[in-house]
Amino acid sequence: MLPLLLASQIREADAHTVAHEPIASIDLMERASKAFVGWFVNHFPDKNKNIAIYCGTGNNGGDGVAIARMLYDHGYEALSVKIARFSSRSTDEFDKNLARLKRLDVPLTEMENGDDLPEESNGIVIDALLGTGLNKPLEGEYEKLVKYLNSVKCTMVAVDIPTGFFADGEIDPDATILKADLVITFQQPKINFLLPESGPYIGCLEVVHIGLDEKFIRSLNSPYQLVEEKDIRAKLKHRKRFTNKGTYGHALIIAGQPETMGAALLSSSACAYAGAGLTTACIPENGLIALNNHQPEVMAIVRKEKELPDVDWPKFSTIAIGPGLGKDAASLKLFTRVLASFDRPVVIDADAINMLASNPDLWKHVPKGSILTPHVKEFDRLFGEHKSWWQRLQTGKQQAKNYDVYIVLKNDYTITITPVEKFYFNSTSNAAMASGGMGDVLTGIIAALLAQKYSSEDACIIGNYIHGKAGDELALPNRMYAVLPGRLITQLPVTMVKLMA
Ligand SMILES: NC(=O)C1=CN([C@@H]2O[C@H](COP(=O)(O)OP(=O)(O)OC[C@H]3O[C@@H](n4cnc5c(N)ncnc54)[C@H](O)[C@@H]3O)[C@@H](O)[C@H]2O)[C@@H](O)CC1
Ligand SMILES: Nc1ncnc2c1ncn2[C@@H]1O[C@H](COP(=O)(O)OP(=O)(O)O)[C@@H](O)[C@H]1O
Ligand SMILES: [K+]
Repeated sequence: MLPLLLASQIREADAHTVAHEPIASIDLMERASKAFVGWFVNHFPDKNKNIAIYCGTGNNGGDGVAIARMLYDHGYEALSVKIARFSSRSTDEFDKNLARLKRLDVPLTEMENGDDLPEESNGIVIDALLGTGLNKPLEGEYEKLVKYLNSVKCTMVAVDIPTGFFADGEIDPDATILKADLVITFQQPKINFLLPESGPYIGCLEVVHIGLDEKFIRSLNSPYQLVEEKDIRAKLKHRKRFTNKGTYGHALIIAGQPETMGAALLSSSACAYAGAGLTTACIPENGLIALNNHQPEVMAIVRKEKELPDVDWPKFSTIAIGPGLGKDAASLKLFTRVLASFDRPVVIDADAINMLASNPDLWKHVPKGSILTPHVKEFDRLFGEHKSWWQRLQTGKQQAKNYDVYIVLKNDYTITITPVEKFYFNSTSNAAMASGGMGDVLTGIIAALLAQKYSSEDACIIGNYIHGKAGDELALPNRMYAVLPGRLITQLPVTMVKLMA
């Protein structure tokens, strides 16, 4: 797992590295700037292009000034440096780097309060105005400058973080923030980069390593963790000799209505393909032919209108309920019966989440360790409207603890929130997967993993990873515009076995 740090912890990690590596702060800045430049020169090789480097007077600005010197040394011909002297304060590292730059023949402008802004019309702008030291939303001269830069037609490349963007905490939707085409960030993605609010401000993200002390970073025990492939490799269990279908559990998927049978087919197929020993789908009577045709491996329990099916609940290893189920009285009765009859963790998705939202009394029957898989609208229906994703994380943390459940808040970087206040950000999946039914597939996968005796936490972490990885394997090399859930399902066993190789 890659621990994701708050801005305050990044400062601690910087300071710890400086004190214990040991390395002088100015040399750490040199290392960071060099890492930025290493990436930059490979991707922007045209040395005649205009490059304007906008620098604040803190350490982000210090990076900018060092970057200007290094680009000069690489032979970039059309550089200019613009210093925003909007405050009388500057850091030592900035001052030292400015003195070094002044020895070179790079045009330099200092902007003070009230000055006219320099004209930019083409080329690249490097944003080194403010970084993780941001402590309030932009206002005054900084706001004016960033608004101006957002209006010019240049390629914007931000150093570490787009100016005005908070690394963590709430993002005000009306705040002025630099819109970067590319952010080259140091050491690790900032937490807010993984939340949808970053969408308008970060076109593309690159992480470059600057050698901060990893042992120290791990010792901070951050609750925010980015799941990496090696974690999944360590968690996935091989199928052993002399095992049989009984070894891999029996999952029951309660889903579908006549108009939404597809959801039941997708979630139960995904469950079978993700390795459940047996999968049974509890479906409406008139979906039986479709199920038998679509996936003969899946068994059926038929729901007759308004009648509760007669089910031997405890024989199942796990139950997933919700995809396409509807919220009518019969569905509510069935959901209530499941919660009353089953005490192992269940997967609660889609309409089952909506029923829980409108019948909060049911919460007390939700088995401990159960998994809820809301997308953002379902999350807000369940826990109230939220103004920001940061707020949703805080609510998710409280509620997961309160009800002793896992909350899988779905998005680009789906977040598994645990009852012990951990946040696991998934690192796979892509926008080609934004297609109806994709969440039904995830529900089936998680149910399959629970049936195979993975813990609830691992079922969430592995389930999200392999779901997104299968989507990446299909979409990325083939440049697919859209990946349909049905196709993703058949990729799952391939994805899983590759992760065990
Ligand atoms: N040794 C280190 O600490 C390293 C720092 N690095 C760079 O340093 C950056 C952080 O530097 P700093 O902590 O100096 O901070 P910044 O350079 O981000 O900001 C400078 C100062 O601006 C002021 N400020 C904050 N918000 C403002 C606002 N809205 N309007 C006007 N002024 C505002 C604050 O006093 C802040 O300290 C990182 O993003 C990274 O680019 C890298 O060089 C790696 C090493
Ligand atoms: N733009 C995207 N980038 C990455 N993953 C996505 C994107 N859009 C959707 N997904 C994934 O697809 C799934 C969609 O779930 P959901 O909205 O519940 O779909 P549905 O209700 O249609 O089944 C989630 O797992 C989500 O992570
Ligand atoms: K910046």
